[in-house]
Formats: sequence, C-alpha cells, structure tokens
Amino acid sequence: METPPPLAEKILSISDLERSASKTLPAATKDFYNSGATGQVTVRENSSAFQKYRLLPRVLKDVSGINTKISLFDREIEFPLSVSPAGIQAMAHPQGELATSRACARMGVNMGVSSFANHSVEQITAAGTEVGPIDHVMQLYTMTDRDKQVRIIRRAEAAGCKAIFLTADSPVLGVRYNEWRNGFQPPDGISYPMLERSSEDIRKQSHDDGFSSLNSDSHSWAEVPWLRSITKMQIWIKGVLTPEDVETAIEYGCDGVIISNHGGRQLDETPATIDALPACAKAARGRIRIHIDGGIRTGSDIFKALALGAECCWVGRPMLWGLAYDGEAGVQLMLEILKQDFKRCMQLTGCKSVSEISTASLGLVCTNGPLARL
Ligand SMILES: Cc1cc2nc3c(=O)[nH]c(=O)nc-3n(C[C@H](O)[C@H](O)[C@H](O)COP(=O)(O)O)c2cc1C
Ligand SMILES: CCCCC(=O)C(=O)O
Repeated sequence: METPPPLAEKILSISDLERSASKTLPAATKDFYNSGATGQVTVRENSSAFQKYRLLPRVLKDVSGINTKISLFDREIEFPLSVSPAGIQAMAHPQGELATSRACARMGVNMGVSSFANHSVEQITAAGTEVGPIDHVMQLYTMTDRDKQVRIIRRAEAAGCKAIFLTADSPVLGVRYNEWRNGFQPPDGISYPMLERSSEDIRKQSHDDGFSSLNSDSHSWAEVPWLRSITKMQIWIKGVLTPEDVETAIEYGCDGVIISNHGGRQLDETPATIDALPACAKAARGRIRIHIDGGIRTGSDIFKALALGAECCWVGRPMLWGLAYDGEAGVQLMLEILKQDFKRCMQLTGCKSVSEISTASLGLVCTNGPLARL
C-alpha cells in the first residue's frame, strides 16, 4: 500500500499550523515555544484582545490591483509583516534561522536575528540574500560582557543588518513554570554562536541561569547613546508598552519602538499589545516608528494593528510553528497564509493601499450596547 503524502493535512490558518506543529515537537520544546510567564494571562490576551474590534467595510469600492506593500529601511516589503527575533530555532528544524531567512526573502519580508540564534548572523543574512532582497535586524540584550556585546554589534553591522533591536523588557527572564518543571535545556548539539556559547557550555546550566549569566540587569536608557557611539545601524527599542517610554525613546533619538510584551514570556498581566498600541501611537505623533508584535495570527489582526497606529507587525511563534511543520517551506506557508489573509481583508474592507487603513474601518465591541465607532 502506498504511504500517503506526508503533508496531506490542509493547513489553512495559523491555528491549523500551531495544532499540527505542536504535535511534532517534544513536550518540553513545545512548552518552551508556546508558553509564557506565570499564569499565561498575557499570552492569551495578546490574541484574544483583537476580538474587541470589529471591521467596518466600505462597500462598492474598486479593489482591483490593491497594493499591500510598505516601505521599510529604504526598501519596499511585500506586506506589513516581518518575523520577530526568536531564539533557538534549531529545535524546531535543524536549518533553523537559515530556513527562516530564506523563507522571508522568498516572501519579500524582513527578519530579526535573535542573540540566541543557533546560526551566525553572517550565515543567516547570506542564506536570505541568496534567495532575494531582505533586510535583517540584530536583536541585542544588555550584556555583562561589554566586549562580547561589541563583537555582536560589529558582526551584525558587517553582515549588513539595518538596525539593532535592543530588548528592553528582559533585565531578568520572566517566571516560566514550564521551563522549571521540565528542566528545560536545548538538546545536545545546539549552540549560540553570537553569544559564543558552545552546546557543552549551554548544557552546564538551566536556561534561566544561562540567561542571567550573559545578561545584565543594570541596563538603562544610557544604552542608547552608547550604542549610537559605536554603530551606524538604526536603534530600536523592543518591549515598550507605555506612552511615557515612547516619549523617552524619542528624547533619546531612537529610530523606532516595538510595542511588545515579549509574547507574554516576560512580565505576565501586562496589557495585550493591541491594547497598549493606541496610546503609544498617539504619543508618537509620527516622530518615531511604531511597530508591534504579540498574538498576531490573522490578516485582520494585522489590519487592526495598522488601523490603530502601527506601521508594521512582527510574528514570533507562527514562524516557529512553520519551521516545526516543514522547515523553510513551513515558514513560507505561514507567511503566505498571512499575506493572502491580509490582502483579502483589505479588499473586503475597501482599502486599496495600506495608507487607507484607519480607525474609520474599525468598531469597538461594547458589552452592553451597539458597536462604538472609534
Ligand atoms: C521561543 C521564543 C524565543 C524568543 N526569543 C527571543 C529573543 O531571543 N529575544 C527577544 O527579544 N525576543 C524573543 N522572543 C520574543 C519575540 O521576539 C516576540 O516578541 C514574540 O514572540 C511575539 O509574540 P508572538 O510569539 O505571539 O508572535 C522569543 C519568543 C519566543 C516564542
Ligand atoms: C531563547 C531565547 C532566550 C530568551 C528569550 O528571549 C525568550 O525565551 O523569550
């Protein structure tokens, strides 16, 4: 009897991908990827908060030839989405970040490289650029070993990265019961080349201890002028949730902020990023780029985030699920699903270009009463 094709299952949505990928991963890896901090409140709300909003279509608009592109780092990307820097992608697929980079390049979007990547920034940028135009950004933690931090920055700059994403929400790791219960450690053979950590070194410590031994909890806004003094790359702050911090990022001359709660993996019971976004976008008044990540799983999530003031969205876990499902092809499938979904959402709401997306297309669901216009 013939064996059925391995990918016979129809993957039509990111939840299909999550379900299917989660079945293939060892339990401790699945928990590490999918879970967040403490009570998982923010992980859940990051996605569910999008449901407060309803789309208000304008009808009888010509939506032939719509344009989903936006401009970022002096280039156009295919639609307002890119892949967040998320560490240890080789647990999902041996090609890890190389596969992600190739899939992003093929789909015309950008990619963040985690400091905890399992391939070097040189290999990751090269893998993508061989396929097509792509920009990378290098995610950075404030480290105890400043020389090592400078080496990462120099390597990222030489590899062509356009920006540093300074992760600001992680002076220490969040309270992650899953990692502690499972004694989570990356499997043997997995290293962190950017952090200059071999597999042997990594396996001497818990993930939490390993993180604390590299990362400094005495970070401050003084990181920004220090980074400016040593690199020409743009400087973005990843992990902002308040208008006050948007204002400070502007004062410090940052190029952009990512409204992010680290996918609910750091401080639990922070607001969903889509709820934090409107006040942050209002405070920015166009003086700094505002991007968002956390819980984005559909094209209408992207649409809603843009309507509420974000220029671009980023996704973390959907990329990991794509990798676990089918490596590079799985990440490409994930991006294809979101792109097509976003395009249909634009067409069905009557928006012909991304600049037409605004709060005019959104309503807010009220518990008692009619839909409120924003
Ligand atoms: C397994 C995993 C590892 C991550 N590693 C990093 C990291 O090394 N640095 C960082 O700034 N953010 C990291 N993140 C957070 C992502 O960059 C991003 O903020 C988050 O995944 C977005 O939420 P989403 O997964 O719901 O899309 C990680 C997220 C996950 C799920
Ligand atoms: C492998 C990533 C290291 C820490 C981190 O940012 C996270 O787990 O969310």
